[in-house]
Amino acid sequence: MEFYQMTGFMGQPDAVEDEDLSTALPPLDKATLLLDFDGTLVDIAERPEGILVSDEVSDILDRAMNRLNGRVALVSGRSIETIERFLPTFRGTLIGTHGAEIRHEGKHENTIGLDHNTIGLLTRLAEDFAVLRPEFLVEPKPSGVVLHYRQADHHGALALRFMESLAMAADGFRLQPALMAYELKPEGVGKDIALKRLLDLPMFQGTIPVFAGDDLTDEPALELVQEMGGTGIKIGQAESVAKARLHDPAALLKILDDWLS
Ligand SMILES: O=P(O)(O)OC[C@H]1O[C@H](O[C@H]2O[C@H](CO)[C@@H](O)[C@H](O)[C@H]2O)[C@H](O)[C@@H](O)[C@@H]1O
Repeated sequence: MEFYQMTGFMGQPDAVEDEDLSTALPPLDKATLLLDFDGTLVDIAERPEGILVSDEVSDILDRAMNRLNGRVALVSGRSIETIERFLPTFRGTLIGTHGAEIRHEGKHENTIGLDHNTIGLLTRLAEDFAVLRPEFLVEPKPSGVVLHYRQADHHGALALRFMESLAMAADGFRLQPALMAYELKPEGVGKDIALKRLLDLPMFQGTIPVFAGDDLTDEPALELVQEMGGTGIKIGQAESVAKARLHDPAALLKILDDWLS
């Protein structure tokens, strides 16, 4: 793995914001809208619980659901329970914990069998570590655990080393670098894998996917939608396979507002 992939912070100084993107998006009657959450629909905050979800986000999602006949999915690293807490009125599809769980047409299920013993052990070990080093923040998830180092950005290497050693000791789990965080998640879980399965459902077949995401975990999904003839939109300045780019969540909301009007 390259260093920039571990950190997620390699910039792309000549990245250009694509203000005309709304006219390049597929017609509404043929499109499926797929959206990452943190850093894409909402600005990054100091802590996972600190994000602000504006009414504009809920309004855009409601309009997208109407205009696209329900073909709207949020595709997040967060658990479905957490997304539901932040967006209680959203009725579209939710893909949570990077694809380990899905809520589709109101039915919630895990997409893989979860090894609860190992998840519990990894979570306890991460929590014990954070007792000794309280500048790190532990976020338990249904399928694994995250160690955040946003409050200890000069100790990213320590977070990496600790989580890497846990990953090496845990069969069936792998290390997922994220924005100022390292996550342990089950092998075989990924947003692209979950999206392939979703887009194969009858209501999405033959539609043109549009996916927007900001994080390393979004890159395989951006690649997938582009291979399918759809539009991949990178939010922010980090290096990406995406052919379109927007500066921040506000720019994405504006483009979506224009497209859906
Ligand atoms: O796939 P996403 O919906 O983008 O979720 C990715 C992770 O987002 C959250 O962590 C990130 O955002 C936090 C709030 O802005 C920030 O404090 C943190 O540094 C970021 O890594 C969330 O906590 C994770 O569970 C998600 O996997």
